[in-house]
Amino acid sequence: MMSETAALPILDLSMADSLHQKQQLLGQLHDALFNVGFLYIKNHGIPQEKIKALTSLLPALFDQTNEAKASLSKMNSPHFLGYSGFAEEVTLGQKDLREQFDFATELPIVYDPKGSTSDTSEGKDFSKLYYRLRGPNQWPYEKNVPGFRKAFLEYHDELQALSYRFVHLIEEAFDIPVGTFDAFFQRLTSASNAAYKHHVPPQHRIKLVKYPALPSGLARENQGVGAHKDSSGWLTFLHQVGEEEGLEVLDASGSWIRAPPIEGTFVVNFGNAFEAATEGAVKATIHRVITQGPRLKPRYSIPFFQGLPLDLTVNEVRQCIPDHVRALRPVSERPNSLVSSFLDPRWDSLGESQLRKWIRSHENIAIKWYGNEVVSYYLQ
Ligand SMILES: O=C(O)CCC(=O)C(=O)O
Ligand SMILES: [Fe+2]
Repeated sequence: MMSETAALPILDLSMADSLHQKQQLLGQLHDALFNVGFLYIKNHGIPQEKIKALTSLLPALFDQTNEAKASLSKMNSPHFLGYSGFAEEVTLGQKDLREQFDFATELPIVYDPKGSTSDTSEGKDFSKLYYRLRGPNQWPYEKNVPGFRKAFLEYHDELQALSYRFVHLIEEAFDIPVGTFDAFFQRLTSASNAAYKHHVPPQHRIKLVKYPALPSGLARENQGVGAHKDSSGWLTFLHQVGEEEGLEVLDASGSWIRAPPIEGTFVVNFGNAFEAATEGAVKATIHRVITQGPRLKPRYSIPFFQGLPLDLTVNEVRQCIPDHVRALRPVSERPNSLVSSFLDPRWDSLGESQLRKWIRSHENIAIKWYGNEVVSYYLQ
């Protein structure tokens, strides 16, 4: 059932600049965190030119020849970075009618596929399998999509900064010291906890997604991406490019609410790890994309998944979240509705739950890079 009346909150981040308005903003954020789990932000401070510089290249990125796109296939990447063709991915047993490029914070290779570890510069033991998830992007040839790499890197840096700023507002809305979570992101400020210094820095992931135009004859609803919770990070910042609709959010009463593109905004939602850390007080809200014809133009979107260190454990995260935050979980909440792979005692760290997720969604790539034994272990 579709609810037409419910609207998602739109928070004006410029209110953070005025002492008086900031309290109001934090009140709205508190409500959005604990009662809605999905929101828009506006006046976020990212220059429109920086956003446009990337979005204007999306048609050229996807219009590369099939051969050029295939040469960037995710199959080449133990980090599951690269291109997935139309309807190659499956959610809820059904094909997602979209194609996408997965990019991430650009990193050097931190492991040697032959088994030994190639980079211990961060003083870490990279023998843990999940460190193989970290690694470099597959960039299109500059001549195919001129300016792409620069535009992407600038967009990445802007989104990273926004995401860190937003986490500070969440800390204020939680009434915990600003900077409490900084150490997760290797931002060691005075308020952050030195005990977390040993973590490797996170790698944020950014997907560039295209849902195709649908010919006018095809008016029935199709699955752009099936109903899911985000599992790749702490927070998600989604840019819906253009005016094409499709995103829907499941509200507490079980109705799907439309989340149309709103000029100048990002949609913000919370990942599984955030839900697990707060023991369900803040929900990783379920959402999907319906791709409904007739639609003359394709729909593009760019989700930014704020990464966390792969060696972070759920217990370490929980220690940063005070009881008064967890206590805001609705009393009616059934305990088994909180099960997430990050809470499963078999997977001690975020890296393991991430590896499991990638193996389950891309079995063929996983077999190539991790082997049958590892794949069978994580599929059980
Ligand atoms: O395309 C969208 O608007 C949302 C995509 C999404 O939810 C995802 O990729 O996790
Ligand atoms: Fe999502």
